[in-house]
Amino acid sequence: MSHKITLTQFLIEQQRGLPDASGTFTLLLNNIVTACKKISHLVNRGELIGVLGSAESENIQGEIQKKLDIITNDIMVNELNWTGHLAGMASEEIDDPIKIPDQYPKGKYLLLFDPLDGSSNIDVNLAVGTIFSILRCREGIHPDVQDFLQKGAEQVCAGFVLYGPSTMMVLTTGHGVNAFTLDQDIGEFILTHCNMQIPETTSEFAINMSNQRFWEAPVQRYIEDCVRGNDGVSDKNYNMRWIASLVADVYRILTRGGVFLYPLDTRNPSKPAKLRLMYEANPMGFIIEQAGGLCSTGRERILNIKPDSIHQRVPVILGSKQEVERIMQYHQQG
Ligand SMILES: O=P(O)(O)OC[C@H]1O[C@](O)(COP(=O)(O)O)[C@@H](O)[C@@H]1O
Ligand SMILES: [Mg+2]
Ligand SMILES: [Mg+2]
Repeated sequence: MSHKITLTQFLIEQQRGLPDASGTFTLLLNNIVTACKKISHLVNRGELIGVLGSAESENIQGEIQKKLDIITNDIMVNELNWTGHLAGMASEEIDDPIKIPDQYPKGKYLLLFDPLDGSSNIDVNLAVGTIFSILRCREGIHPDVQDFLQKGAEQVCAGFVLYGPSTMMVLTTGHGVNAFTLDQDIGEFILTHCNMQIPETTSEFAINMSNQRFWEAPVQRYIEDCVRGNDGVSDKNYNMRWIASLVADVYRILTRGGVFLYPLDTRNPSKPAKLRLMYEANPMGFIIEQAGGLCSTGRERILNIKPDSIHQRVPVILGSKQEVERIMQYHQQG
């Protein structure tokens, strides 16, 4: 009989391998897990408790917020600001870094998060998620924006929770990627997917085709290859998927391979890219690379980008190695 390993047991085992570990990191992750369990419960109950629909307010992204964008943001903040493990937080839904109230102790980590990813899907009962990234910070200080602007390669940990048919947490601390399924009966995340690996090749691409006329030539060329399949330069036919929830598209790629593109486009020159570096592209980049895939802007490795602002946007091309490499070649060829 194979034993069910809980996420907590898994983290403590990992911690045992680090002689200098103080346990703070494991406790911090457990607080994040508690917050996501609360979010899972809310998302699952939806209209039963009146949390669907628009909040009629606008965030710094210029997007009209959903009620659940705000509710999930507050759950993350209230579950984590008192714990003593964090020096500061930053959220997609809040303009500036979130200060830890003076009455609470300050810790040595920074948490950046997208409390509700795929929010355009929440009212139509499709998969959504929470994405988070953990960085180190000077201890016992009120960090300023500069303290957050670290390259993705500096991340200590990255993860996301997918609120789909089952609730799953995908996690990396730089030692591979593991996924845990929430056992609703006992309220525990159970290790169900060990050391996830992305196949190097794929015949499945994901992109929002409605933006095609606004893409750059290298992306036009690659998608043309996919659409034409073996009538074109490819030796195979491709299938297409687009869930419009980054968490769900990435989980599919972790499970069966694929390539995801949210490239630069000319729709709105002031916003040439859609996805945010600090709490979408960097955590997903860390996870994808740890699972043997690649994550690029088309021109450079996402984890090498020196951020210049908390809500900075970047083009994102990630997934199966050989496909991302071909797209990068097309960018080099111009
Ligand atoms: O609506 P579009 O243009 O297809 O964009 C979908 C993308 O936007 C996002 O929903 C943006 O994330 P948020 O929902 O957190 O703002 C991604 O999850 C998804 O990949
Ligand atoms: Mg998002
Ligand atoms: Mg969001």
